[in-house]
Amino acid sequence: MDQSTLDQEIAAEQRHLDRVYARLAELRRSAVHAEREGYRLARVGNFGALVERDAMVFHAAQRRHVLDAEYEGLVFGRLDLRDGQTLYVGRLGIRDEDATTLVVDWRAPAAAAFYQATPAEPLGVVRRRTIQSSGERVTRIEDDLLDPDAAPPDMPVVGDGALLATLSRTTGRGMRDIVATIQREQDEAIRSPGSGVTLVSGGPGTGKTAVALHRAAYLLYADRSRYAGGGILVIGPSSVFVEYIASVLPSLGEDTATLHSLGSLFPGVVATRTDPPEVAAIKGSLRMRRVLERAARDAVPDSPTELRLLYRGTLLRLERAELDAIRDRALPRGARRNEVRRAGFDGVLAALWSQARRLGITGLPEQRAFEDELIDRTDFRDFLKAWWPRLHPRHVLAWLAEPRRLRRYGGGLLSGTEIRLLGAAYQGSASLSVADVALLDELDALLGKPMRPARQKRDPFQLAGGVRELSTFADRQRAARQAARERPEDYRDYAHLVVDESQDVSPMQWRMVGRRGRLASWTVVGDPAQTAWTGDPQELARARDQALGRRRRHRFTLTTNYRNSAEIFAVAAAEIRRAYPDLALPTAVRSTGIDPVQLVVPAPELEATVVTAASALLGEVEGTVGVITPVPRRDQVAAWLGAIGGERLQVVTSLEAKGMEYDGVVLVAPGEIRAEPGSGVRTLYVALSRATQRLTTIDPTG
Ligand SMILES: Nc1ncnc2c1ncn2[C@@H]1O[C@H](COP(=O)(O)OP(=O)(O)OP(=O)(O)O)[C@@H](O)[C@H]1O
Repeated sequence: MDQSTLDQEIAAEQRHLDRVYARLAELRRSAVHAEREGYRLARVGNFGALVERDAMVFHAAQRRHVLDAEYEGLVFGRLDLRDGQTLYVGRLGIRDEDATTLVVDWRAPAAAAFYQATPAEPLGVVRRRTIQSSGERVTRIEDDLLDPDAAPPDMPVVGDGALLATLSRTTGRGMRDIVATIQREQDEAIRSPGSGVTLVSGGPGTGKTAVALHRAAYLLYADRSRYAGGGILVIGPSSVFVEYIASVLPSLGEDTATLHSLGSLFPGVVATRTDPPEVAAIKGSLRMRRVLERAARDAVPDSPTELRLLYRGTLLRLERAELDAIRDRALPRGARRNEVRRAGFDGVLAALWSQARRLGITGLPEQRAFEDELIDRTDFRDFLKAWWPRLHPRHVLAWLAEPRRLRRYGGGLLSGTEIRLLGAAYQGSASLSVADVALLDELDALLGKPMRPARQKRDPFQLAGGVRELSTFADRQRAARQAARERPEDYRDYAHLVVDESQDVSPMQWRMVGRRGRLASWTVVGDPAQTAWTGDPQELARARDQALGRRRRHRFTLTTNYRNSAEIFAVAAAEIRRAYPDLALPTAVRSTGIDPVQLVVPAPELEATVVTAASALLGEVEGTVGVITPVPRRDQVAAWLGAIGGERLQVVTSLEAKGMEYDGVVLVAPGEIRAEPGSGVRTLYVALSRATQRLTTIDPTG
């Protein structure tokens, strides 16, 4: 194609973009006006006006936020259809004043063909055009001619494919924006039905995380009231998500999607420390459920072992065995300790009453008065509080650090070695690990909530004077919004759960996640070949099935690796193939002609070689460099590198590298990662598949 045709084509797209941005500015002005108008209404002061104001200001502000957030790259696609129509696809749907569609939202059914049409199945699309822009200026266009027979003879076709052009660009700290280049197999998973369970599997770099997040955005678009009202919980490596959402999917705002890592699902706790795989396997095993059940029924450390009470000159006594029997009676199997405290207290009072009667205390009042008298006494109340305190899951988990208790709880469930390993893990560190968070959640379910005086529930639809009214759209929106804002910290009734890196969710973690998705539909994405789980794989499958329940499953497999150059993925593939010769692997689509560098150096030269390699990569790639190390080496390697590279360089362990992506990677001591018991090869496969452009591996010898 000659330059003048290209210029003409770009100029034509520019005219459309000008129209779109002019309309956007108008919409923004009217949103700002509506917001102001809303505040003016507030001054009228009556209740109806306030409700109206609230709804108006909220909508206008939300609209303005969306318009601002989606400004960059607003229009990214154009379809020329067989019937002569032209359709523009973008981040938002925009209509002109006369209701002509200027842009179709990428999530709308009409936009599906943009992602799904292929030359074999053009779906009515003659030419698909990807438009790149910077601010309001068109910078580049790329075409795919999908149905040459239907194309008018003068239809220009520009460029050689948008996908490869996008993939060759360097990455910043966040993930790449894929909305303009979502591929057909990805789009099918994104638009899978909202109900049931959508399972997406695929090897490294196939876009699983990108698909999971775009699916959340799609569901919100498809049925906003259902998903925004109930909320979407997204679980995965949180740092990746936060950066991704900030830069790529701003429409997944705070009110609609809640982001958590497995270490932050329990209220008030944010754990980031990972246990060694052999400890994580014990903490993640379903056998821990029984271990914790025993702990949750056990006596509190240092609690009184007997009760002595002087009552009208007579000593009343309850011995340890008697107190234990009262606790056992008040706490039948399945009862929650914090919720049946009252029954325990009643048991103590009843035992004291029958003792007082047996002893024939003179002047003994009626049973009720006797009990009231005791309850009024501070020493008696102090005893009850110490004997059966309200327990927080953290208290009970800490008991596992006591060797004698742990042996008692774990006896017959865990092996001697496992008890020693677990004990050492709890004695060795006071901070909670990621795996501990699921144990806290289990304990929370076992202990129950402390009884509190019943409080009246707030009804979001209750208007002034107790009238239950739900009439206007504004009311409904207001109620849903309020419900979202008022979601308690341990909210569990999500409408949808998205689980990324699901291969690393342990059985105990599936129980924790499942508690939050009882009413939900699910999207679960993962790659079994990347799992760090070294425990029983069948137990893992069982726990997952239990969490997902009997809902219908929709399965999708992604087959193209968009991250790694073909040369880099060849090294990763060879590694995993040694352990799993029959594994289906994705195809890497992009070749750079640059092979990874694989160095073997004498141990004393490791430091200098790592520093040199990292500095070299910083010069060779524009974006980020990740230095990936075996877990025990991280701090040492970080010290070697000091401030080299600043923000552009990150030192992470092989476990922390999950889900991450860098332009260049220096992998330190891959042999040590491979040798880790249980999951070594799989962890190494993860580490080898993080780089987009350059990979240097450095193995020390001796
Ligand atoms: N259709 C696409 N167009 C452009 N880039 C894409 C596309 N799909 C995925 N990518 C890019 O490929 C990279 C890998 O995507 P992502 O991290 O979602 O893969 P993943 O399957 O979750 O990988 P892993 O299992 O290795 O963590 C990202 O940079 C992503 O932006």
